[in-house]
Amino acid sequence: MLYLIGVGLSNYDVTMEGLEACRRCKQLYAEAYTSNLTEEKLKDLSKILEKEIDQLGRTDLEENAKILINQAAKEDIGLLINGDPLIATTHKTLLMEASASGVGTKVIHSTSILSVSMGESGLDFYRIGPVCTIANWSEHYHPISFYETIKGNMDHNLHSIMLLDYDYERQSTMPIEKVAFILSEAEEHYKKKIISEDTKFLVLNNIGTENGKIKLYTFAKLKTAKIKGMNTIILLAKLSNLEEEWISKIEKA
Ligand SMILES: C[S@@+](CC[C@H](N)C(=O)[O-])C[C@H]1O[C@@H](n2cnc3c(N)ncnc32)[C@H](O)[C@@H]1O
Repeated sequence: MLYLIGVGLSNYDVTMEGLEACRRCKQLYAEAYTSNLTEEKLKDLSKILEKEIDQLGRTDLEENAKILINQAAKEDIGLLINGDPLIATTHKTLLMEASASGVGTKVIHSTSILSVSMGESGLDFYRIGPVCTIANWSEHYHPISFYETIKGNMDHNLHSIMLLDYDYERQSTMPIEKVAFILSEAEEHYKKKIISEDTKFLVLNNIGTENGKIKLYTFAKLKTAKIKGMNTIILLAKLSNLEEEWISKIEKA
């Protein structure tokens, strides 16, 4: 059996069911390339469980998934995933591949950046539109289709949650000033204007952990923001009175 076990955002978000599954598994792996599953968090878990946890890289999961699935055909193994296991396309693909090979699977959910960011931002979750990811640009890779999502959301007066690519080497999401640059370039490309210098963004930094912070930025300020760690950005549509009240508290804090 292949267990996908969500370990949530904070160091202590694994559910009782998750802990029980970890104990049952003959071998535990951790996926630390789509999100920040820190050494400290893994050490804590390993200590509680009195078990070793082996870290897997992108190729182990995406290209060599068959090796993992073959092992799960013979014994119970668990893959620890930051946040909720199913809020990442890679893990859905793995589940489907395992099922296609006749291997049993079980998903154990936990807190996710999606639920925590909606809750902590104080925004009405009915007013959050489709989510997008802003990928880190490299020399020959400039994806900007996310812009269609945020433009559609703005047209319907919905807020946009923008996840950012995780950079394993830096143990951090891509730099905020680069996000601002990509947003400007995307507007230029689509020849549209939904963002002005005064447009407001919430930056949720290491949210759901003991160092979590939320800060309001205008686009002008976002361009020079330097915020290390895990970041998610919300482009704000027009706020309701209640949302306005909550966000003004964030602003004062
Ligand atoms: C592919 S998503 C993985 C989501 C994860 N499986 C979950 O359910 O939370 C990874 C992105 O979520 C965002 N993220 C994850 N943890 C975060 C945190 N604690 N604070 C802010 N953003 C976070 C970052 O933008 C990061 O690159």
